[in-house]
Parts: sequence; structure tokens; C-alpha cells
Amino acid sequence: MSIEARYNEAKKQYKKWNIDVDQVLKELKKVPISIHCWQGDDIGGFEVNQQELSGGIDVTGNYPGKATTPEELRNDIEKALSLIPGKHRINLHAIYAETDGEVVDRDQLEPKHFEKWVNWAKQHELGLDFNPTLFSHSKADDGLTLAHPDKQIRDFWIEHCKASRNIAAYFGKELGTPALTNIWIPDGYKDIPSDRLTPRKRLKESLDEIFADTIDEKYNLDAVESKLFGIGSEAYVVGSHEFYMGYALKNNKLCLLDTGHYHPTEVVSNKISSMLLYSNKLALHVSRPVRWDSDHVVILDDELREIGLEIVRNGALDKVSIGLDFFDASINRVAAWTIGTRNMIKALLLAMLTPNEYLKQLQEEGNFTDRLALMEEFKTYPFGAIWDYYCEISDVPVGETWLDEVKHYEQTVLKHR
Ligand SMILES: C[C@H](O)[C@H](O)[C@@H](O)C(=O)CO
Ligand SMILES: [Mn+2]
Repeated sequence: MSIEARYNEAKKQYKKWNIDVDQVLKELKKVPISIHCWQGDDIGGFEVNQQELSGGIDVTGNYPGKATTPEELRNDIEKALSLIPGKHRINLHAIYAETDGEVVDRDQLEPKHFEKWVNWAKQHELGLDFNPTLFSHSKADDGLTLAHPDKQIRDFWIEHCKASRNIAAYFGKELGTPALTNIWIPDGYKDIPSDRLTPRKRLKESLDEIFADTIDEKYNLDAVESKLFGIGSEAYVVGSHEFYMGYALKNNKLCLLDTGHYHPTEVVSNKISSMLLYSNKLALHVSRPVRWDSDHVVILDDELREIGLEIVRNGALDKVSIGLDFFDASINRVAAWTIGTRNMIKALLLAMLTPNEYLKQLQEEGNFTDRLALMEEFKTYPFGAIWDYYCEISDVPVGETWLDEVKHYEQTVLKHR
């Protein structure tokens, strides 16, 4: 049976539940995923004086073929994009600036250092998002940045964050879609602090200074990302969830929830509805923590499916900015992007192919038997036929055939680096 014939058969099954699959695919096509560039080079970046990765995050593995130049990184992203259905965004960190061999410290970065990224994004009709990089730098060596007791250090990072917002606004203006500037800092202490309040006060003041200049939301949106702990900040992280939730709500910023930044049994899917009751916008870093914030490649597990459902059934596709954040250097990096991003899209499609309104009604009626029975039965509905058809009409490989393309790319390009 052809892919189209299988699709038409599958469609009939969803039709029984008033799910218009053609319409679903049109909607899905409009949802951009912000794909993080840093999977392609193990968060190395291209600074002239590149420093070792710090900030309490770690990339493990030594799979050959990592991108060593901006051109290589862009080529690898292009390869991954050719295997992923839909139109997406690329998420950059400040360390991906291109300064033509000149040493430009982070507080001095300007839009011109990202001109090549913008030209490339225009060529491929991609939106861009941005992150100041407050790690892998001598001024972050003691694990403190915006909350540092030394004003000079704080000021340096404040200037970097301001510069980053201007760079993001430039992306937004040039590309006609607002860039999300996400601030994540590593600040914290390895051991039990004697004062939790003072560093948080300093962080609050630093953020107030960073955001003092208003930037049109047409061009730039600001997000703040919390964390529970990092390597070297096990006992205390200044920018905790509560800290940023309060800050974001009070200052009209987006809270960014990273799925690896919570206690092991705490899930982001359960936070989305609450957060959206108090804020009209929310951002995600979808990752896969294995026992800790390990940033494994996203798989189609229960939590990913639940995140998809929470976004879709609450009508929040235009409120939640979906970004990815994983970095695995033990497997082919183009495959990592492809697996993780295809899975994120699959989770959204699965959610759209669920009779959400009817299931809500069952719950309201207290009919938990039917609710459970249907939720389980829908797990074996012919989703694969719809997904394959979506890939076909999106001109990307169907099923696992994308892997052959990655293998070919590995043999012809990655192996020769
Ligand atoms: C590269 C980092 O993963 C990223 O900036 C940050 O979002 C993070 O999640 C740190 O744990
Ligand atoms: Mn993150």
C-alpha cells in the first residue's frame, strides 16, 4: 500500500472522533521548533580564545565529525533541517559570534558579529533565537556572574546581556520574527550557603539593569531560565525556579522551563497549565534528563507526549515557544538533532490526533473509566501512517530512511574533518 493509501485509511479512524487530519497537518506545519545550534559542536563556539566548557554543564562522548567552523556548523544544521519536516528556528549562543580572527570580549559583541548567521537564516527562511553565554569565560571561573559580589564582574556580564538583547533585536528586525533572548546563568554554590538572600538580591538588581532599556516585542522577547543544581552548584543555585517565576511574572518576562532543571520526579508538563494561567507566554527547553540534567537526546517518552498534550489541548501553540536543549557527543550529531526534533514534532502531532475536547468532557462528567480506556486505546491508533504522510508531503525522508542520508553525510563530509 502506498504512503498516501495508508494515510487515507488511517484518516478514517480519526474521523470517527471528529479529528480532521488534513487540518491537523496544516496546523502542525505552522509550529516552529527552536533548534539549538550547540548540539553540533558540543557547546564549543567559535571565539578566538576559546575556553573550556564551564558553568556546571558537561558534554560527554567523542564521536568524530563535530563542527569546527561556523560554515561546518551551518552545513550540518542544513543537513539536519533537510531531514526534519516543517519550518523551524535556530537558537544561537553568544559564543557563536564570527569576529574574523579579532578578539572581541563578550561585553563588546555587536550585531555585525552575527551578520553571517542572519544572511544564512534569510537564505533558508529561518527565525533566530539568542542566548548570552555566561560560562566558559575567565570572568565566570568561580561560578558566579550576574550575582557576583564583585561589581566589576557583575557589570561585565550585565553589559554582555545588554549587548545580547541588541543582537537579538537585530535578528528580529532582519528576519521579521521576534528573537527570544534567554538568560541562563550558572551562579551558585557547591556547599550549603550561609546567605541565600544576598546573591539573589544582586541577581535581581542585575536583571533590572539589563532590562532597563525597552526593546519592541516585535523584535525581541526576553526569557529567564532557572535551574535546580549544576556540577559545582549542588547545594544552591541563585536563579532557582521560584526566583525566576517571581521575576518573570512581575516584570512581564517569559519563564523558560528546561525539562532537565527540576527534581527527578518533578515534570514540566505539569507546570505548563499553571504558568499559562498567570502569563500569556512561556518558553521551554525540551531536554531529557537521565538521573540528572544530563541533556540526553529527546525521545518520544511519556513526558514528551504529555508536554505535547499540555500545549495542544490548552490551545497554547502560539503561547509556548518550544526550544530544544540537548547535547550528546557519543553519537552522530546530525542524527541527534534529527532524532530529537522529529520526536518533538511527533509529540505535537500525537497530541493533535487526540480527541482532547471529548476527553475533557469525560473528566468533567466524572467518567474516569472511559477517560482511561480511550487514552490507552489512542496509543495504538495508526499515528505512524499520518506521520509518514506528513514527512512525504514535507519532502523529508519517510521512516528511518533519513538514517541512510546521515550515514552518507558522515562518510562524505564528517569523516574528513
Ligand atoms: C547550553 C546550556 O545548556 C544552556 O544555555 C542552558 O539552557 C542550560 O540548560 C544549562 O543547564
Ligand atoms: Mn536549558
